[in-house]
Amino acid sequence: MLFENISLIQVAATTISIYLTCWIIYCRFFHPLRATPGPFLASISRVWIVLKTMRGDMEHTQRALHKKHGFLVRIAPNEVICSDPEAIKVIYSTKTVFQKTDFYDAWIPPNNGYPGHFPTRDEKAHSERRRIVNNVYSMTSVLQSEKSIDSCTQLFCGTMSEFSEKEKVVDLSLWVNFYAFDVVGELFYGKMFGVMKERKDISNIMKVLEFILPTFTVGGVLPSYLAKLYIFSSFLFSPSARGALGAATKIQVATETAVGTRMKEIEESKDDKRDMLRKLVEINVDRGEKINFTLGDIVVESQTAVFAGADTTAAAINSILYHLMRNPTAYKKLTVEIDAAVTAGTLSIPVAYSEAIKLPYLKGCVNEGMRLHPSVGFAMQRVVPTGGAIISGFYFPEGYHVGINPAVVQYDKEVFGPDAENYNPERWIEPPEGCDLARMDKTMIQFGAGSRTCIGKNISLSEIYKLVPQLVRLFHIRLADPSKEWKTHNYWFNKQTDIQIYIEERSFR
Ligand code: HEM
Repeated sequence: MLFENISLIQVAATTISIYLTCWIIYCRFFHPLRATPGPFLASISRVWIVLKTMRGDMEHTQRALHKKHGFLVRIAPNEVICSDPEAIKVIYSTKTVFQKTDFYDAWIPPNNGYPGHFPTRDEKAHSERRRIVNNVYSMTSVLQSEKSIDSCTQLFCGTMSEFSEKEKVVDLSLWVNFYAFDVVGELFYGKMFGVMKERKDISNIMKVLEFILPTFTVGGVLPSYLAKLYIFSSFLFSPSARGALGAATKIQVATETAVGTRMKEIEESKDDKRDMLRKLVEINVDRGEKINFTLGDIVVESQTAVFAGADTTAAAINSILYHLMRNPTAYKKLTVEIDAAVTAGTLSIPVAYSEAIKLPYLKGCVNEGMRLHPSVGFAMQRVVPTGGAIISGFYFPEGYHVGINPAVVQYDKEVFGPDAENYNPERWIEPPEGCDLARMDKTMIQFGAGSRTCIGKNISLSEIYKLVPQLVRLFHIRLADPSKEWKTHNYWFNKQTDIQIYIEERSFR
């Protein structure tokens, strides 16, 4: 009789309550990560990480958490972030490899072949594939395309020259983004996309990323059973998704066309451009069948460059220039160094990469820009391998997730000095007391670490070391309103907007 009065809803509610209570008790008192401190909500549910990710300022959240709790912080029931510089060599070891987590599944494109180096979790497939193309991305190979990058730098500086005459406020963040996109076009598509020339985001290439980054980043931190649903419904219901989808289709067509055209030109011996596309096509022509490197794989390679290589490089250049504008003494010192090199005949215009990297103060400014604002502002999560691992003095059983955020570890005071939170290019010339350069270098993980280090690092470095000194040599830039800070949007890539500047041509020329 008693049970007749209990409705199905009451039974369900009671069962759920008992389940949740047991789950909370388990997470807090019996879970292998129970001793790791962190926000209460994070220890019992992924709601915390999803909400924080949506805000787009994860680097601030994680820095504050580490300040409060120390090297290890629990950010989800099965997930920990670490800020211990010594843990870099453990988590991103090339010997005992910690695989990427399911966060990366959200980034898998809807094709049936190899999804690209970035989201692939299978280490064996990844290392086989990377071995095929690694040489194409070596510095020697990238520098064979130096003239192609120069053509973009010249166009960029030419446009800045025009702006300086008009005394117009310039959106530096937008223009640096244009530059980085056009370089990818030059190297992987055989010609610039034309965003600098047209002075707008033609074909909405940049819009695609504006939509994709938050969608995939939030999708990536959702429980895996919800991720696909979330991404699918975002594409279905968001008005900006339709524009992005259209643009993504155009990029797909543009990539296939570029690859096809280049194949034809090579066959007809009409092509002598030694860019990245050419080298990828050559691999296909020479041994594609033997190693199963198809035209589809070249398309994936070029598309990855669009998605992974433009915003990241732009974020690095923006940070380097923004910090210079905010620190006039450093800006002046860099100008003096660059002017002296030009006078001595050791720096040409267009700037050669091999000349630029010999300038110590420039190197300090580049490193500081990327240290304080790494382009990837999220922890790069990995799965603890079979047998578990000791990380920062604590044992982690296999299967749990752990990772380091470059935007946290690169602020470590023990490694970079007590003023690690401040901009100080000198630290790269004369390290603060108790710090050493080799350790500082090892802790700079803005390009990742271990077997999954950024494949495009040399492309970006050559863009940075060519554009920054050329701009400083030819122009003086200053913030239009120094009281206004840039805006940042951290959805995996930590992009900046609203860097409004005045630009003046320097008079010595
Ligand atoms: C300043 C510019 C750049 C920065 C700061 C940067 C940063 C990174 C970081 C931190 C990773 C590691 C991600 C992880 O472990 O989860 C990575 C991986 C990757 N990056 Fe970059 N990147 C830059 C430019 C580029 C460029 C220009 C390209 C392509 C042309 C590129 C393509 C890739 C790819 C394919 C991966 C995955 C590598 C793998 O797993 O084998 N990146 N990048």
